[in-house]
Amino acid sequence: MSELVKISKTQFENVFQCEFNDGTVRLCTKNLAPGFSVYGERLFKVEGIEYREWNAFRSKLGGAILKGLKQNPIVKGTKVLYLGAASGTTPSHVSDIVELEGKVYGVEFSPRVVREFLLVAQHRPNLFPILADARFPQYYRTLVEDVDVLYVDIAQPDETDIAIYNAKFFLKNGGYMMMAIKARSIDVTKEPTEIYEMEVNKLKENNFDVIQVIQLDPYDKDHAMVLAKYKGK
Ligand SMILES: C[S@@+](CC[C@H](N)C(=O)[O-])C[C@H]1O[C@@H](n2cnc3c(N)ncnc32)[C@H](O)[C@@H]1O
Repeated sequence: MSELVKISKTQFENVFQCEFNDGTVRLCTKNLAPGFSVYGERLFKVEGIEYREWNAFRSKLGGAILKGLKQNPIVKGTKVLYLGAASGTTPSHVSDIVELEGKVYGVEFSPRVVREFLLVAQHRPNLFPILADARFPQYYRTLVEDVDVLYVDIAQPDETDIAIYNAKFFLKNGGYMMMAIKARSIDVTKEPTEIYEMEVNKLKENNFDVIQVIQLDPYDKDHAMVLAKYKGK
């Protein structure tokens, strides 16, 4: 069993690096819900503070950070609308990062998966699960305030259109979008890089400045994370 030997800050607020005695290095976040592991990740205490290992093979945001994300718009106090929350793996780390000063509204349309997400949110007062289809933001309009960051990971062929539509409802002018693109969900016949370019162009045509496109291999094959800034409605 490996033991934690060192914990250090990264360039990003509330994102840490932990080193184990077997030489492995992982990302981690401070656990907002001490004692609770969300997806079987390791928990460890250092000077009275509990940290959670952040597995980049299970979380595209973790993968993007390890693959050279230049800027993380998710910090303490950030309000995030998260489309495709699933059972809460990445949302739980986002909840750790924004702390109690921030909020994470997690939209997920699969009732089975939402049941698991509800268990995660039970111990996290800043995490708000919403059972809804992200194609219809008008149904959750009254539940969600304007947000600083729109995080999108729904693996749908029309994901970019859905993201842009949600931005019009909820994303503040000057806010950021992080969108994970799964090339094979969009077109299996095209090269992933061609698909990333197509989706990035749609964002540019809809008032986004694209800051960075990060290919997530080996953490997620044929996926990319796009970081973009919204110039307004
Ligand atoms: C790749 S998984 C998300 C994983 C999650 N973001 C994480 O890192 O922990 C994609 C999720 O999006 C959900 N989804 C797909 N289309 C959706 C839609 N139109 N509205 C809401 N959720 C959707 C799926 O049910 C699935 O749980």
